[in-house]
Amino acid sequence: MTEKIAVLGAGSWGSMLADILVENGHEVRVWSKSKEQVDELNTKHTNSHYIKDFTFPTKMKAYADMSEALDGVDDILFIVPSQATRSVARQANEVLNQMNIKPYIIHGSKGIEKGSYDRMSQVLQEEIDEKNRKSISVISGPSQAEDVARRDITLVTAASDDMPSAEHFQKLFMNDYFRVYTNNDIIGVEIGGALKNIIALGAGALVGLGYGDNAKAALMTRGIAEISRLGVSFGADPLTFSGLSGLGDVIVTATSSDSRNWRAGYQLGQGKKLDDVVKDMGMVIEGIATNQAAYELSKQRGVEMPITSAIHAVINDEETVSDAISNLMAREGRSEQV
Ligand SMILES: NC(=O)C1=CN([C@@H]2O[C@H](COP(=O)(O)OP(=O)(O)OC[C@H]3O[C@@H](n4cnc5c(N)ncnc54)[C@H](OP(=O)(O)O)[C@@H]3O)[C@@H](O)[C@H]2O)C=CC1
Ligand SMILES: O=C(CO)COP(=O)(O)O
Repeated sequence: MTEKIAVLGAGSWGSMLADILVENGHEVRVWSKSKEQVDELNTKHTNSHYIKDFTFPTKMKAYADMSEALDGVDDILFIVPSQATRSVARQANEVLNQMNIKPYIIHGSKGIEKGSYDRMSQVLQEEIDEKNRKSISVISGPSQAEDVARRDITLVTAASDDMPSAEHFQKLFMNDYFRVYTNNDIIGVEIGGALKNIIALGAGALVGLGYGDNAKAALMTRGIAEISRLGVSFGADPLTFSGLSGLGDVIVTATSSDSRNWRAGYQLGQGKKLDDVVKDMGMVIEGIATNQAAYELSKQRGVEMPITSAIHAVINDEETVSDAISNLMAREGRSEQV
């Protein structure tokens, strides 16, 4: 069945998810706040700042006016940086108030909101009135946009408290290179997807300093342990963290030089200043804001998160990367099972 789908956010991931949905036969409208980007997508069918050397299907239409993008849609995807999700959701709700539709909502953003500590499904729940939506889901997992552009095999998970909604999105997205599992642990899926960005920053920094594969494996494994501790304190299923949205996404972002978080960490490891790293990236580095949120949450909830704390110290210029690593290694010996 063909659906009308709006994708809010035309960065690397929004435009690539839109591309998959067009290929799967759906009518897709992409919204961006940038008029220039909309013009480029509609005339040249490229998104050159975000996805290099890729041509989008001519059927994919872009809009700068959100009410045109949302007109009569069955589904809305929110794919903007996490710290922008609330303002975009608020804008969408105002538009939906003028329409008589009740779309399925899903997001693909990987972060925790600073200040509120909300997961993105909570932000959407707060900002989109119940009369304006069916349900809220998340799509997450190891999925570098650049690899999807190359049609590499990609497996992700669609999670929702409402399983029929997760299954709805599974059907919309599945094809011969993009396989979607379902999961009803939305807390675990969102926390894993958000916090893996912190581990990716750390992994890049290790490589930037010249450390090797043992160090990378150590960071990824102990990273998952602390993400899992925080997630379980919110009621997540510990098994979710060994799935696609947990370990799977840690593996891809902590090893891929396409990852913006990994690249940012690498540059920090090489001694570049954070402000310069952010300025030069020109795309979102989710791990920075989410590190702050996760650090504060770990203190509030009494959950030990040594890697998150070490990266917090580096980001806030309290320690060099080398000192942070030495301090992690000097921690008292302990059991792996706590
Ligand atoms: N890239 C990837 O491979 C993947 C990314 N994700 C997640 O998807 C989310 C989006 O990432 P991604 O697409 O990569 O990010 P990008 O940095 O590539 O693009 C972000 C997009 O969001 C827009 N945007 C930024 N701020 C606002 C705002 N306040 N209001 C409206 N639009 C805004 C930007 O517009 P403008 O250019 O005008 O600033 C841009 O179009 C992130 O949470 C990321 O973790 C998940 C899986 C894979
Ligand atoms: O989440 C991602 C892949 O699963 C993308 O990670 P980056 O934002 O670090 O590029």
